[in-house]
Amino acid sequence: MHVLVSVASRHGATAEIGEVLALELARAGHFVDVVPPDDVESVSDFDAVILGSAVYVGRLAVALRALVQRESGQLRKKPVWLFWSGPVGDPPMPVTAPDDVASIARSVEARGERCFVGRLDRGGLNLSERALVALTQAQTGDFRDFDDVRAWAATIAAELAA
Ligand SMILES: Cc1cc2nc3c(=O)[nH]c(=O)nc-3n(C[C@H](O)[C@H](O)[C@H](O)COP(=O)(O)O)c2cc1C
Repeated sequence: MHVLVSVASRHGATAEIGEVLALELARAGHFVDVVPPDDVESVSDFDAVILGSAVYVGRLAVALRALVQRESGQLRKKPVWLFWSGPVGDPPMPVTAPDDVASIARSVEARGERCFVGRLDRGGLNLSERALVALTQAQTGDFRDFDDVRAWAATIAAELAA
């Protein structure tokens, strides 16, 4: 199958999760394109789509939401999975899903949704991001669990094969 992986990421951590998903699906025998949401003109040529986004201030990225708005009609006709990555720390915080996850999952009739723990590297942040993080108790570090990511990719590959 021809699979699109489209991930909105500011500082690269969520994009790397998308790359691992893409690699695992390619290993399972699929043809996978990784294209950032702003560069997706149409999803009509794909058989399945994985959408992902980093979370900033309780929301998924504008670019991901815009892609869903542009292509919701086509997306609804295909198997779509949605993930987000934001909570950081051990235990990961915050525990609640971003406000817009439910509406996006509904508008694309997502087959599955998943939250992955992210990475917070203060050194890579701009001034306003640093100021925002300073207001929270967020722990810095890379909390991503790539075994978890690969396991989710395996469930998607199994569903596509079925
Ligand atoms: C300014 C700022 C605000 C954030 N707000 C949230 C948030 O509201 N909820 C959340 O779960 N994670 C939040 N995060 C954590 C990021 O989503 C996390 O660091 C993610 O892994 C970054 O992904 P990226 O490198 O792909 O941009 C925030 C991070 C920063 C720097």
